[in-house]
Order: sequence, then structure tokens, then C-alpha cells
Amino acid sequence: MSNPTRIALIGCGAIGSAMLELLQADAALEIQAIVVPADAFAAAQATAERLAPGAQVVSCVPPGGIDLVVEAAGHAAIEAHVLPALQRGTPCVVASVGALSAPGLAEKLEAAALAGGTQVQLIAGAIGAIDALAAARVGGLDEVRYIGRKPPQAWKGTPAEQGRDLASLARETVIFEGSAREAATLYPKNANVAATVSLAGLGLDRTLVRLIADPAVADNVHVVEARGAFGSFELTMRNKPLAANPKTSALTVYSAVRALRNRVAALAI
Ligand SMILES: NC(=O)C1=CN([C@@H]2O[C@H](COP(=O)(O)OP(=O)(O)OC[C@H]3O[C@@H](n4cnc5c(N)ncnc54)[C@H](O)[C@@H]3O)[C@@H](O)[C@H]2O)C=CC1
Ligand SMILES: O=C([O-])CC(=O)C(=O)O
Repeated sequence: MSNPTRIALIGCGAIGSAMLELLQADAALEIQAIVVPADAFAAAQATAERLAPGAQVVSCVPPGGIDLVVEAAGHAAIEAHVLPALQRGTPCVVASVGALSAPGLAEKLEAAALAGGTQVQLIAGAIGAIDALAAARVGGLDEVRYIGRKPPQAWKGTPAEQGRDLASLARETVIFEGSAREAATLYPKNANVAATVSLAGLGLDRTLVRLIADPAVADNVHVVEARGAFGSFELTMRNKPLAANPKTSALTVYSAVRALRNRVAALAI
């Protein structure tokens, strides 16, 4: 058997911990390092002891001995950890796709990957049909809409709280309408999917986004409607949120694990 792929996992919260749990079964993927800020060291160490005893908990991606970096931390981690890893030539798998809404960051990521002779992979995360949308773009797209609907508690700690009490919402309330760029900037923990849909399709400025707080739903519901030369599609995802973070769908974890498994699989799908 060939040597396992040595991985640095950035972030050890709801997504990171659930990934570690699933990856325990993968002999070809070895978690070498878990990268978290100082205030998260103790919690990450406890999680590592349980789920990845061989991993070291560190504040930066180690400069050597890492074959692959996977980010599940938040927008700030892209500039801090992903860019330098790419520059060193380490391929990176990224969940915080909304970070690319910051001016110039997509170009910086591309330049760093080119300089390092490697690649940054943006995962589909909580949304589906990214393959169909990105293929449809080749033929030309006319319109792409994305609607994100989550229970009120998933919007806690976001601008959705301004001027309203989320806990007492009686009916569905549109909390944002605008471009994917604005959505991803204003809702960095809730609108990564808006950025993913737009990067695969019509771009951050031409993708129409509506975000809704809805006391009638328990799931994170994502709808994409796309129209173009290929025809059209309507997609509805009803994602179960993670118990550890109601903002985040469990599918994001599975999408990240799939991305890692596909990197070492003889047959990837
Ligand atoms: N593409 C997609 O569909 C989705 C993407 N996401 C992205 O994944 C991120 C993580 O989600 P969760 O695990 O639910 O969040 P969480 O809040 O449960 O965990 C975040 C973890 O990252 C660590 N962290 C924070 N800033 C960091 C930094 N600068 N460097 C290293 N570690 C850092 C925290 O200490 C914590 O361990 C979200 O902030 C969001 O950007 C989340 C949901 C869906
Ligand atoms: O996990 C989800 O349902 C989507 C999410 O938070 C995001 O797009 O940032």
C-alpha cells in the first residue's frame, strides 16, 4: 500500500470535528495537523485525542510534511493559512467559498496556486448541482437565482437581527435580497453557498440572492433556479443542520470528506 496522504485540517468546529469522526475509517488519509487559533487549542486538543490521536494541534500549517490542506474554519483562514500553503505548493480544499467575495481574493488564490504549481479546490459544500451549473455556463447562462431559507436561530449573530427579534418571528421573513457578493460579505457563515452558486454560474454580481428566516422550517433549505442555452433546472435541497452549529448543514461535512476521498481514490466520483 502507498503512503497515506498527510492532511492539515484548518478549523475544528462543527465541520472539522464531524470530518475527523468520519475520516477515522480512512487508512489512506492521515490527519497530521489541526490548525486553530490559540483560544480554540484546548477544545481541539480534546477532540484530537478522541478522534485523531496522531495529529498535532498547531496555530499554523506546518511548512513541511503536509500533502494536502483542507479548510473548514471561516473566511479569515483563507488569507491566513490557505494562501501561504498554496504558495508553498500544497494543494488546498476550501469550504469557506464566500471568502472569495472579498475584492481581489479569488485572483490572489489563483496567483498563489500558479506560483506553487498546485490547485485550490472549492467544494460544493451544502449545495448540489454545481457540476450541472458549471457545465451549463460553458453553453451560456441567462439567469441564476439562489434562495436560502433557514430557521430563525440559524441567523443569530448576523445582520438579520437588526430591527427584529428572530426568536419571535411568526412568519417567513426576507432578511436579504441582492447580489451573491453582498450576501457572502454580510453573511459569511450563512451564504457560502450563494458564492459557490455564483462562482459556478453567472458570477458574484449577476447572481440574484434572497435569504429568508422561516420559523416554519427545521432544515436549511437551498433553492437554485438556472436558465440558459442548456435549458433550465430547479433544485431544492432540504439539508439537516449539524447539532453543533445550526448555521451549517451536515452535507457540508460529507462534501468535504468526499473531496478528500476523491483525491486518493483510484476511481473518483
Ligand atoms: N461551503 C459551504 O457550503 C459551507 C461553508 N461553511 C464554512 O465553514 C466554516 C466553518 O463552519 P463550522 O465548522 O460550522 O463553524 P464552527 O464555528 O463550528 O467552527 C469553526 C472552527 O474554525 C476555527 N477557526 C476560526 N477562525 C480560524 C482561523 N482564522 N484559522 C484557523 N481556525 C479558525 C474555530 O476555532 C473553530 O474550530 C464557516 O465559517 C463557513 O465559512 C459552512 C457551512 C457551509
Ligand atoms: O450549511 C449551509 O446550509 C449553508 C451555509 O451555511 C452557507 O452557505 O454558508
